[in-house]
Amino acid sequence: MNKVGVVIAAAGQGKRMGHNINKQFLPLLGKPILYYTIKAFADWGKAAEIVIVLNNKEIDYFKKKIKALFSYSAQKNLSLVSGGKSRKESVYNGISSLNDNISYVLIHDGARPLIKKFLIESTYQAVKKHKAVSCGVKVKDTITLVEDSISQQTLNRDKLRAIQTPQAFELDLIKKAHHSYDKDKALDDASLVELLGEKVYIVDGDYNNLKITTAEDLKPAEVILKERR
Ligand SMILES: Nc1ccn([C@@H]2O[C@H](COP(=O)(O)OP(=O)(O)OP(=O)(O)O)[C@@H](O)[C@H]2O)c(=O)n1
Ligand SMILES: C[C@](O)(CO)[C@H](O)COP(=O)(O)O
Repeated sequence: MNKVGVVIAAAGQGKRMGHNINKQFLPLLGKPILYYTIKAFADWGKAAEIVIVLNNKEIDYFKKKIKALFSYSAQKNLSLVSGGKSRKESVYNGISSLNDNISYVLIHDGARPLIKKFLIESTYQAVKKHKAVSCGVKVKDTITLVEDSISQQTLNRDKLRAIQTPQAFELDLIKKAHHSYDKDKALDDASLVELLGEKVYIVDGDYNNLKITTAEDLKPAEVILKERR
């Protein structure tokens, strides 16, 4: 059986949120952001292992405030790993910790709590066919390259996608991609696979799969969650 693991990158500092608590512990309708993210993958039910990558200093806080919200059987499936300075390092620590019997890994941002089961499932189904998968939505705005406040080129919107997570890979392939490129490069996992010269298949993402980055993202996220109740 091809087993699937999940790595949730949650070891960032949430600097752009500008809050004294790390953004992933901020509440949405009374529960921490990261709780919703983990719950989506736990409820999906197909992951043999869910690895949560955390800042070392936040592991105890996580155990008290988030892990404790899950049932005993769900907790057994979760493992915790320390993160690194960059997202890439954190993901690397996560994928390296997965059991040898895992064939595929889904990598997701802890800061995307609105992920729905259909997108987890479509990413998973696609990776079994395509080996490397990312998801993205068509951009709605016109995108222009700017230098020194001067527009240089307006890009063809039809070919652009705003990339989200989950991104899914054969475990061996994503490990190879991480080993091949400099640890500090600020690239997502799919871009590392592209750099190897491998194709990354893009599935349709979800406009509601917001990444909670700045304070303005909290209200729309609560509105979306409320609608789902
Ligand atoms: N060293 C890092 C940096 C980021 N992340 C994770 O990668 C995801 C996407 O990153 P982003 O939204 O940029 O989060 P932060 O890095 O926390 O935000 P900021 O850049 O504002 O500090 C987040 O879930 C974040 O926790 C991580 O695991 N390890
Ligand atoms: C991977 C990602 O979610 C794709 O949109 C995003 O790149 C992660 O956030 P960061 O700000 O680039 O770390």
